[in-house]
Amino acid sequence: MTIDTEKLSRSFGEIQAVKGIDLHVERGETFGFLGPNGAGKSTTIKMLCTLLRPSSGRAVINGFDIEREAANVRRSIGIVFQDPTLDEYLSAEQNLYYHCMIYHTPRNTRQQRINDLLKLVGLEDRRKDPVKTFSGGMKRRLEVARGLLHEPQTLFLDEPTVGLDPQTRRSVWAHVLRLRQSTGLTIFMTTHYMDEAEYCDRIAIMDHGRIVALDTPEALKRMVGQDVVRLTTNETERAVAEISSWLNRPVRREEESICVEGEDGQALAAALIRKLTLADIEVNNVSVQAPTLEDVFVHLTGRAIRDEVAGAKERLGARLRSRGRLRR
Ligand SMILES: Nc1ncnc2c1ncn2[C@@H]1O[C@H](COP(=O)(O)OP(=O)(O)OP(=O)(O)O)[C@@H](O)[C@H]1O
Repeated sequence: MTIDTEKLSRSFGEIQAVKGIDLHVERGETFGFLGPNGAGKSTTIKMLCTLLRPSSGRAVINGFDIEREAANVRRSIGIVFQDPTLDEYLSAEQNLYYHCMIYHTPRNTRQQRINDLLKLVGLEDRRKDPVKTFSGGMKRRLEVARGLLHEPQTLFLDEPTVGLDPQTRRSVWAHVLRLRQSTGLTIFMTTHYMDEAEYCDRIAIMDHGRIVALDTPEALKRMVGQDVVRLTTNETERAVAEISSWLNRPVRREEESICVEGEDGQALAAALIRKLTLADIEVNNVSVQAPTLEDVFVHLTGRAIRDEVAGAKERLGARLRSRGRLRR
């Protein structure tokens, strides 16, 4: 087990941010942590990374207790958080070198490790360039490389791609997935993007400090509903009658489309086409729509994740602005 928590809790005065959560993440898993703003995700991840003490409960990361063995926990994990923390005036390579010194990476393996990681995140050609000349996605990839320099067993990513455009997000993810494949790393991440959550082996959805659902993306989607097959034919009335009598239940119509719900949309669509063709009814158009993780999120939290994305971007913008002010 890589992450094991028991009734992990944290309060800030009157506010109970995390209310006794139990999490068990296996080695090599990519585990997603979703939830509306203020659900308690950052508080949880900070406790797991030993940046914040729990009020009660316990957590063991890579075999080390977060309170009693915090230094060992830190050595065994890599962290990529929302706030960019690279030195803009140093080159990519210098940033990594600096991190090696902090973590006392053995001198004789430093250069090799830096080379390997720059290659892994596709930045070997830009190694000598100052980070301030990098795009947002390149910076985030460099942060991922830096988080892996000391060969952690678990990588924590807190909204690793917030504020990046969709193409850059895909590129960051392509590198993270390659890395997972080549190293067997455990990845624990928070995200507001549902397409990213789809990459996860399992997902926990948190709301008001509690875990309200935990399962594979597929199982979560099945929980909220069935697939919907929509089709149009050259003879709608007769098709409706045929399908209703075959299924022995009325079918729904949406304008010219006939809608049929079922567990396995692909198989249902194939069966419907067969049935209608046998009855000499021509099928013009078929689509299968599976429930999305967005549906799951709304079902469980009563809020759309799209609002959360906007909120997350705003927060990042505000943080960057306040960092700028501090520098000046
Ligand atoms: N340092 C703090 N002091 C007081 N309250 C805090 C502190 N940090 C978090 N909280 C409160 O704890 C609750 C959970 O916050 P947290 O940042 O963990 O949520 P989150 O799920 O990460 O939200 P977001 O998606 O907005 O980042 C919120 O009500 C927040 O206001």
